[in-house]
Amino acid sequence: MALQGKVELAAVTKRYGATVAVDAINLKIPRGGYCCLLGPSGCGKSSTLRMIAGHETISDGDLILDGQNITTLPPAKRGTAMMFQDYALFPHLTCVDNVAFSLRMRGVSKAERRGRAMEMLTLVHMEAHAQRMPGQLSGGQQQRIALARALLTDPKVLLLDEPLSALDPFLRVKMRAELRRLQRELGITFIHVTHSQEEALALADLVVVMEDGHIRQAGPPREVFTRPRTPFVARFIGGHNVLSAPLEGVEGDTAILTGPQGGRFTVSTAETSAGAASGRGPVPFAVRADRVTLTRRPTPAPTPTPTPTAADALPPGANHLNATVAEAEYNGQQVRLTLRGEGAEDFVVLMDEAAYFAAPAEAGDPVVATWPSDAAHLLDSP
Ligand SMILES: Nc1ncnc2c1ncn2[C@@H]1O[C@H](COP(=O)(O)OP(=O)(O)OP(=O)(O)O)[C@@H](O)[C@H]1O
Repeated sequence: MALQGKVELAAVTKRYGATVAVDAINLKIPRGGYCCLLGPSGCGKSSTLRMIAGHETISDGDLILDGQNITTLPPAKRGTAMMFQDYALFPHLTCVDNVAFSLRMRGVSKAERRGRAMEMLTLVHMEAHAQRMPGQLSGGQQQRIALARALLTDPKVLLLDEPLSALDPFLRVKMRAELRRLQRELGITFIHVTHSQEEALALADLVVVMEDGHIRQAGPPREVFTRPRTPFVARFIGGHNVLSAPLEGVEGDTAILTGPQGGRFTVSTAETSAGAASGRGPVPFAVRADRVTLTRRPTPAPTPTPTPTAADALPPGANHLNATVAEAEYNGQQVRLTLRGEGAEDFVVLMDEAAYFAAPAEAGDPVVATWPSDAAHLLDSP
């Protein structure tokens, strides 16, 4: 099976009057890949998808599919197909007729239409429901019909706008696996818009994080998760705390920053961009929430005599933050603790649930958070 659907966006811009929704973005999506456009509401991901589909004109720039410039082609001539968020099925047509609809418009004979539509229904495991009306199907089943309908046109690229958002959480995870299976089986490119980082990490070969009409980072999911490049990406992709501190210098592949109360932070510079360690003023860095260890700090005695704290017992130069537990939230596999500390509001620590319950910390407890240098990396300034 030959892979199809190499998509290139060259300085693609979308303007709605004075609003720049997408600002000269460049992106290359490999053939037969699964790409997720990820970002908060209003960042321009749907506009990007609609421009690729041809449902929205491109204000500036070029769109290339498998070497052909398709910037001004009408949607049906592009080799793309779109599956809409609300599925947009015709309620008065049976499933098989819904799927076959586009062929009817093209004057294909009834027998051939039915044959092709049944093939597509089989692909999405819905052949047994061919004669039902959409109203007689569950949300997940309606989605499969919408998928079959989009795939019938034999696209090189399937575009999916928030395809899982209408489903309940259990079905969402199931359909997610189904989308991935279909994409692999068909060998075509899928471009999927989502605001869920979990969905993007689970599905994509290429995660594209957008903010304010710009692409902030594009890469394989593990790279984007373990090495977010900017404070925005680190916060949006999750699992990290973003701190900032003045840079004192770099020794080998470790940056040294000034911490609170005469302390220091040591931060790995491995795999970070050259620009990250060259900034003036406070330099942002990310700390992995699941690599932080907590130690209980004794409550200060009500006497003027300084009480030794757990921080005093730390090896010199160890990364640490004195803080107070604000919240502890149990989520099954882990406990998510939110700390308030000097220079770190809402510092999140993810603890394995067994480790947490071995010595549970509660709201109001004074703690010291520590982490190794390789659990932190420098970020580019926003
Ligand atoms: N038809 C339109 N006319 C004017 N402005 C628009 C139009 N469509 C989108 N916008 C604006 O363009 C920006 C990007 O919108 P877009 O729908 O692409 O974002 P999004 O990331 O898909 O958001 P969401 O997740 O909420 O769908 C927003 O500021 C939005 O208000």
